[in-house]
Amino acid sequence: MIEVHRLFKEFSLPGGEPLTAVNGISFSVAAGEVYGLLGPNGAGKTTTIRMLLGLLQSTSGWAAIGGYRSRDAPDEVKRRVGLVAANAGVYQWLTVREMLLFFADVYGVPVPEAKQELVRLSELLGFQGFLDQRCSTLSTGQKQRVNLARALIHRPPVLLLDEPTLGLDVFGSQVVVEFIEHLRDEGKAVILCTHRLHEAERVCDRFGLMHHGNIVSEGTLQELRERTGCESLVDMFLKLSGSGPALAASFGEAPA
Ligand SMILES: Nc1ncnc2c1ncn2[C@@H]1O[C@H](COP(=O)(O)OP(=O)(O)OP(=O)(O)O)[C@@H](O)[C@H]1O
Repeated sequence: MIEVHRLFKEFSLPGGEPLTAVNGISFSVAAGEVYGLLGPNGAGKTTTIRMLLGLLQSTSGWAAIGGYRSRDAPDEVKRRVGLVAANAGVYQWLTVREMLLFFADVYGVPVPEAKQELVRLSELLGFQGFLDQRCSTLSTGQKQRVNLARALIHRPPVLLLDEPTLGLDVFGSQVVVEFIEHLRDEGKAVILCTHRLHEAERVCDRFGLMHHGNIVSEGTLQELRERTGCESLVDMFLKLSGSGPALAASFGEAPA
């Protein structure tokens, strides 16, 4: 469902110096699979997501969703993808219902279907109680549930989740993690980028560990454990990168 082939991105810094953000990575994600694209700050995760979405052109290589290349068919790709980012804003002056129906309309979902999907998602994510509340009055956790619904209102087969639990408390994070499990059961292909490694360990089927633009290791948790001799993702990343405690800090977790 998601394919990334030798994807490479070089930026030009203000002095003209080149910076390799993504260094020819390849991976794929099947329907019904949650793939953890993990790495410290600056590893190249968001740049990869942006190229997948067709928002950023790769220097070389390609990314494709459902057989459509992001560079050549960006509209087909956007139709098939839902994006949840930590900093995605809600429309403050609209109610939750108005905003979700607006996005359904943007994606060309017929009104009866959109209304049905709205009810389904509000039940699944538990926001029936504030459907007619203005978005400006929602808490961070409530907003993120609405953001998830916004990303799903057009029933995309692919979900790209970039730090979906950032700023959420334990309960809010739990709702999101359980929802990701539900997305897998629905057969969606999901990429999850997060610094909350314990959540990634729980929900991801496979992992790509990124560092300095490279995928330095890929596999299931069990495969990574056997390969590295490490029990946790934090320890694995420390070992694989050969870095010290600073790297653990950049994951937001203390080394064991
Ligand atoms: N538009 C840009 N121009 C120049 N450099 C950029 C640009 N976008 C990203 N970079 C650089 O590319 C590298 C990868 O950044 P990216 O945002 O993809 O990392 P990330 O893994 O998502 O990090 P984080 O976990 O902090 O979100 C970084 O060194 C960043 O400074």
